[in-house]
Amino acid sequence: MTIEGRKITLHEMSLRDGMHAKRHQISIDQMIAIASAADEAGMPWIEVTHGDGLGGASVNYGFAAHTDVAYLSAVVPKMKSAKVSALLLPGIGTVDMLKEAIDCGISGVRVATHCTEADCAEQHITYAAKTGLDTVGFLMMSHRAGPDKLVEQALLMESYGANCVYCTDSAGHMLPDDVTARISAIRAALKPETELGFHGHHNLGMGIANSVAAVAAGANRIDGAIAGLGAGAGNAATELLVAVFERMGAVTGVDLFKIMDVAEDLVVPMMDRPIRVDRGSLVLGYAGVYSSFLLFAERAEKRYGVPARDLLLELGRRGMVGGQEDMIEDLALTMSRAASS
Ligand SMILES: C[C@H](O)CC(=O)C(=O)O
Ligand SMILES: [Mn+2]
Repeated sequence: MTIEGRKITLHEMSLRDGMHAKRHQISIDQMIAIASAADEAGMPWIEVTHGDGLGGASVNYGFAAHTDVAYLSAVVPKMKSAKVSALLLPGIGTVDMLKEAIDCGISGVRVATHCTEADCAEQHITYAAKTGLDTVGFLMMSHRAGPDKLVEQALLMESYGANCVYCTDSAGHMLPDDVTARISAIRAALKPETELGFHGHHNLGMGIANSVAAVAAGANRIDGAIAGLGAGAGNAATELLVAVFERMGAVTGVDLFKIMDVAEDLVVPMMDRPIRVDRGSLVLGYAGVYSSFLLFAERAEKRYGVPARDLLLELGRRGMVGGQEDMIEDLALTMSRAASS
């Protein structure tokens, strides 16, 4: 596999996907410090929002320490060259919230839907593309759709105006061959000028290998999180991506030593727990469960005495998708009643 000479655009996730791992409690000062250090290291894109995107702060997903507008308006003016994006899940975030984020100075939006529901994104993608934002369609839980279905959904997003489409391994369930099959099929179907991205989670320890497979199959945008700070076992660690891509002769433009210092000096010290493949996050990857369900399942275990592993396995069996967080508590109640009857 050769990716020598390829130009890769990295997108930093610790201040958005990392919000899940921090229960959305990252402070404004931490946001500014990490974003500024990543900017200084040459990171081209940084995402800043509630873990579930604009408007995510709610009973269902958890309230954040600050509003999306407060985070964005604090971070964007501090950036020297990095561009800031917001995540938006139609149904959680609205076009009005996107307008507010545009007023805060975002340069891009990533409109995320379940991998078979791209049609829910039409209004948001069309609006974003018209305003001139970098507009990305983000197909979550992509392991749940085969290459043909994903191609169909990616083409829909492209037809609405997305200039880039992502294959998103939300559950960290994919193996490199799964990534290769999906990315190469989408690459062959999209217009040559439409960019293609991959967002990996490390639940099966495949975050870096999958990102490399994605580039080899035709992706040019790759998500990473500094020190892996993201949901579940975290995202592919940005500093590892930078080192591995550099070793393979691909170009990210990010300074390896600077970004590894950000990981060690700023991000690791603010972790609530080590971001690693532990029993819970391994089950996410194994069973193909949405990574941000981990903390919900652990809380339900404490409250109802049903092991998080059993809950996650059952959530996988039932094919639960993002947005069904409230069903985790419901399931725990059902399972604890069944166990005591
Ligand atoms: C809302 C999710 O956290 C988006 C994401 O990062 C994923 O699906 O993975
Ligand atoms: Mn993610």
